[in-house]
Amino acid sequence: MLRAYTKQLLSIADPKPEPSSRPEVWAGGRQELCETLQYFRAYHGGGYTTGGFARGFMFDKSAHARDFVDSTVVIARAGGGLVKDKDSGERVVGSDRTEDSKVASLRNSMQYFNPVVIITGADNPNIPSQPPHTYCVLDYFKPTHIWSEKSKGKKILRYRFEKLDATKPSWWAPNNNEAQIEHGSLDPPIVYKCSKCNHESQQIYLQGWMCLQPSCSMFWLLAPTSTNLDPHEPVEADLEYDPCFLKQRVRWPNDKHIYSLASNDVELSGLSIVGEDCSLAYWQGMVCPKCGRCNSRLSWTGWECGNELQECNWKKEPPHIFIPAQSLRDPFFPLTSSYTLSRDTHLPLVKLDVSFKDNYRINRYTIPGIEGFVAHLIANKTVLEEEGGPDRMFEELQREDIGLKRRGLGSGMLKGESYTRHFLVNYGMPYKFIAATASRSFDDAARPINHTRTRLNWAAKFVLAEEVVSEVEREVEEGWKKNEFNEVLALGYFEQQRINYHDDGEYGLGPTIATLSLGAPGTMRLRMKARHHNGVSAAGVYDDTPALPGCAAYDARRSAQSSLVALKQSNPQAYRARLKTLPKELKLKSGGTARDAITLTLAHGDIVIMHGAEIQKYYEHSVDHAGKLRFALTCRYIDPNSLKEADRPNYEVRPDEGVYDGGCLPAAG
Ligand SMILES: O=C(O)CCC(=O)C(=O)O
Repeated sequence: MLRAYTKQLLSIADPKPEPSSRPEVWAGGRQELCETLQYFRAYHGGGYTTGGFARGFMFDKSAHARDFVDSTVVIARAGGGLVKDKDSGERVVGSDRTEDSKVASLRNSMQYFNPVVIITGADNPNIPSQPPHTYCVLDYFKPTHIWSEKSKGKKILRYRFEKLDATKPSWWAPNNNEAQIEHGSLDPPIVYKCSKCNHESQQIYLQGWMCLQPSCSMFWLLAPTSTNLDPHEPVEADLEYDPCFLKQRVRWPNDKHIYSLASNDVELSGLSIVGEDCSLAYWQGMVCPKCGRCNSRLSWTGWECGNELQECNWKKEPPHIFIPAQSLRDPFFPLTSSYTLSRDTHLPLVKLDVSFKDNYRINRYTIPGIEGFVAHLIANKTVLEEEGGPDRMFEELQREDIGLKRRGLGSGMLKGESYTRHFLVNYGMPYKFIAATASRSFDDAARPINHTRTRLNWAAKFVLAEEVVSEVEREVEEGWKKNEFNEVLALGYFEQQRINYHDDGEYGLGPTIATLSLGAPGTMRLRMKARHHNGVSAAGVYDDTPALPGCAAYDARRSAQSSLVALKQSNPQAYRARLKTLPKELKLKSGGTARDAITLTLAHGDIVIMHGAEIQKYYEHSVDHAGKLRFALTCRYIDPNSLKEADRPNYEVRPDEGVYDGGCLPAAG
């Protein structure tokens, strides 16, 4: 009878039946899941541990043949260690699995009676009903057993989990559920002590008891039988769980305690704590109280349920606690009307020129081998406090909704939609991935947007003219008019939001890009792109662009360059073959990244100007910040002729009519 029962449990109907009810919490994609649930923040892999404790497990497509799920018990193989089998292409266990920190974390959770949450993916072959969403949360489970076994000759680790409150109905039980053996109703499992190693363990399979100590000589061996007179390994395909092992009840003191599955229900303290609503917890996702969907915070103004099927119309918009510009002042870096001290650093290879003009300290960096420059204009107190200037702009941006949203990146490596980490909105000429329909006209933009454009047009001319002698300053002025900034991309960052390394070198962009920083100080890092630094692409092909000072194997790559150029002309086929052999010859490694060449501290009111296409081609930059709220307003010139018809805006992008002259402020000193 028991044998028939385990057979029934292990045979999963195809197609699977409907579940008996709906999951309390679910997600349509991995990012939304991980941003919302504190107990599962692993973007890759199936286990989430933090602080030495296992918190959550996700079981999806890749399952072991003996994995098992019913309404109260889950048995799974410990993750990791899989490799692609050369013949079958299947993912198989590569080498013996031993206990590691992840297993130790699960042992900790067992010892401290910390339940873990189990989540199923829609493709989990063992779940007995068809999950209705990409990811569905099962419930809190007690990890009860950790043991070793063998699978196709390799040692693996396996876990048994039991539902914390087995009396609560399980939504994933199939709606056609036949009578099940009640949890905890069978005899206790059989326990034996190994005659070799003295370790006691339960019998897991009906085929017989086996020692499960991987170091014991009797490990994974069945006792002799009348047909097989020696201890012998079981036939894996025949193994069936012993229901007394499966359906046993392991008691915990907190068995019936209620832990919430819908985490992160943040509420403001009501104490007007500056920055509270911009803190990390406030841009994590939220579970819709109506349908259980995990929703990332996609809008600057708050959360909204994205469940289109159910039209929940659920929204939560916390009030913003205003951050006065005065609170941005750093008492350890006092600002005055004198020129501000610098906190930038750079590698010795980079050339620095410092000048002081119109209340700005100007740190201008040039990189050998790269045409162009990066200029950091560091503002003083006079600039920050000027009428309508950075202080006022920062405050206005908090009072007006300028339409900041996190942008969808399409599905890449992760299941479901992925989103930028920061909020953004585009004004003027549509930029890059921002569709014309999502871009906004300058005509009805908030004052800080139009003022940024005017201010940065002034700053760019000011810095470009600084390079040339005064007679030709007028030429800069006239030349600039033709290609003045026609776009403002506003980025908004809450606590711990950032923009990763990227370049701004898309087709159709002018060579000058300027950014005004407002709010918490940011850190901008510039480094050579890995491909140019390493001299080899991730796929192992030689990078045939000229080697730049500071790159790996600079001299060797320079020597190789002239013969490579000649070969490209004379024999393109041999040239392509050479691109594959050169990396090995020059001992180039494709892994690793270049060191940051320039690191800028972008304080409130500072401006960065990057000039020259080569900076974008060979270098990349990232920006993060350590505060609660920061804005970056970046201006570019986008050639309207570079846009496809469908990408052109349905409004006119008028010339910048603003007048701003930073030279009119009282002189520094
Ligand atoms: O946050 C910043 O200061 C930089 C923004 C940036 O890199 C960009 O808009 O491309």
